[in-house]
Amino acid sequence: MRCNQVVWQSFPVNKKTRSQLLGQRPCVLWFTGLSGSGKSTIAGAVESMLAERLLHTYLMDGDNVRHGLCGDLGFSDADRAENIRRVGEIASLMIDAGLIVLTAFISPFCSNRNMVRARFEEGDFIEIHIDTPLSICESRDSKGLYKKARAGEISNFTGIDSPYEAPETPEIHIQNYNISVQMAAEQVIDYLSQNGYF
Ligand SMILES: Nc1ncnc2c1ncn2[C@@H]1O[C@H](COP(=O)(O)OS(=O)(=O)O)[C@@H](OP(=O)(O)O)[C@H]1O
Ligand SMILES: Nc1ncnc2c1ncn2[C@@H]1O[C@H](COP(=O)(O)OP(=O)(O)O)[C@@H](O)[C@H]1O
Repeated sequence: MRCNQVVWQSFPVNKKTRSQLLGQRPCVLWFTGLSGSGKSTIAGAVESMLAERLLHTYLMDGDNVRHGLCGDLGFSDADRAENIRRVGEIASLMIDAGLIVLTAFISPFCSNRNMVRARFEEGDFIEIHIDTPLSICESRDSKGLYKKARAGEISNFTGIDSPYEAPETPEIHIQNYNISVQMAAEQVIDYLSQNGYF
């Protein structure tokens, strides 16, 4: 049951202090796209590039978070909404800690992503659409899940029998086919550099 008798506590050390100590501007890089679109691979490459610049980061990935924090959730629309809500809350805490947070979740519903966006200050939430045609994701099928979904062994699979709502105005739009992972990751670094994040 939700408790309403709770008052927000402020402390002398806050987001501004922590960011200054770390010498960086915190933000969340929210990667969204179909399974197999390249979210994890590109997020990992971006995190490496940020680490080379001595920036402090944390990468949260759907497959990993679903082993722990969200291990009780499946792939119904309601469970996906709860998954994204929890990840948004954790990302918000990490931003408060002064980190640059990278998240790699399908996050197929606009309403769920917009709810997370609304938790952040203007400019702190950067939506990155990894836009890869379903046919290419399916041909990659690195985990064999599309094959299982087509065979009816997995239900509610995004792009097959569960929807993916593409962002209309993401901050960054990456068409991740016929380009290298390095080129895709550089699009993110260029955006951050051109928009004064470092
Ligand atoms: N039914 C169904 N639909 C989509 N994906 C499935 C499903 N079942 C298992 N998987 C695996 O779970 C990964 C997606 O988890 P997410 O937490 O990112 O999904 S969501 O944001 O809550 O929609 C996804 O990882 P990625 O391929 O990295 O996207 C899959 O490996
Ligand atoms: N630009 C690219 N060119 C070629 N292969 C890619 C590219 N981006 C990702 N891949 C490959 O596609 C597969 C799926 O990528 P992954 O990052 O696991 O996707 P997601 O996290 O969206 O499910 C992996 O085998 C990865 O190496």
